[in-house]
Amino acid sequence: MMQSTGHEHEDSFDYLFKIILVGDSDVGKTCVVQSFKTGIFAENQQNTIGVDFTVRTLDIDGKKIKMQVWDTAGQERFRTITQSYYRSAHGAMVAYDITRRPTFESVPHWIHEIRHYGAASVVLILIGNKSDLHNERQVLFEDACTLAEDKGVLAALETSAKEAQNVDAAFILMARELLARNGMPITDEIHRETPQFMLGRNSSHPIDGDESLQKKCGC
Ligand SMILES: Nc1nc2c(ncn2[C@@H]2O[C@H](COP(=O)(O)OP(=O)(O)OP(=O)(O)O)[C@@H](O)[C@H]2O)c(=O)[nH]1
Repeated sequence: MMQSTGHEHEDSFDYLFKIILVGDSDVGKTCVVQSFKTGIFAENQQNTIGVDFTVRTLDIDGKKIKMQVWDTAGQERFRTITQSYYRSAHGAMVAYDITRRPTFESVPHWIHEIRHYGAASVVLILIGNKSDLHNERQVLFEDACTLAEDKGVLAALETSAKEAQNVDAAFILMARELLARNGMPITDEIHRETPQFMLGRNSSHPIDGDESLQKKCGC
């Protein structure tokens, strides 16, 4: 976590968090990042070459949180380049495609990579993308929740970059967690905002009385 020097003007911020997106090719990482940045679904994305970089500043509890998002290539041939970005990430989003089971089966590998090459304190969130394609679903949300619990991941969410569903929520959740770990108080706003997510044991957020969320993740 970096804090601003106070010399910035339009680009001023209170906290800067670096977030990395990883996951198999074509799960929709670039679309998720674009949706976060612009709110628009840019359907025809080329496969990412190496790493792309996007910034959006969030206002959370009156603090300006600059989210520096690193979108990595899922293709194996870029692995050496992408791994070199893990070290400086405060948070990592591990993405899979809910319509392709093998991309979910790769998740433990991605978590291992992040933990191996990244900082010990890195915060992990699991993202099942393409939730708009529910008729083609091959991965139950409950399975994602179980995996998240087993691996000590902060949260599991299902997102749709196409319908801008849960995308901002995922980044806001990450920002709040990183703030909380850096001494900021948090509220339970996120619990009301996102229908399809669960919080794991490692969260700094209390898992409070929202039973519908707890039923959805089976935890
Ligand atoms: N239906 C649907 N399609 C999506 C969604 N997100 C991405 N896609 C499609 O999935 C394909 C892959 O998206 P990308 O964002 O390029 O995937 P990526 O994970 O960045 O791929 P790499 O750069 O190779 O790692 C594209 O055809 C997108 O249009 C989504 O939420 N819903």
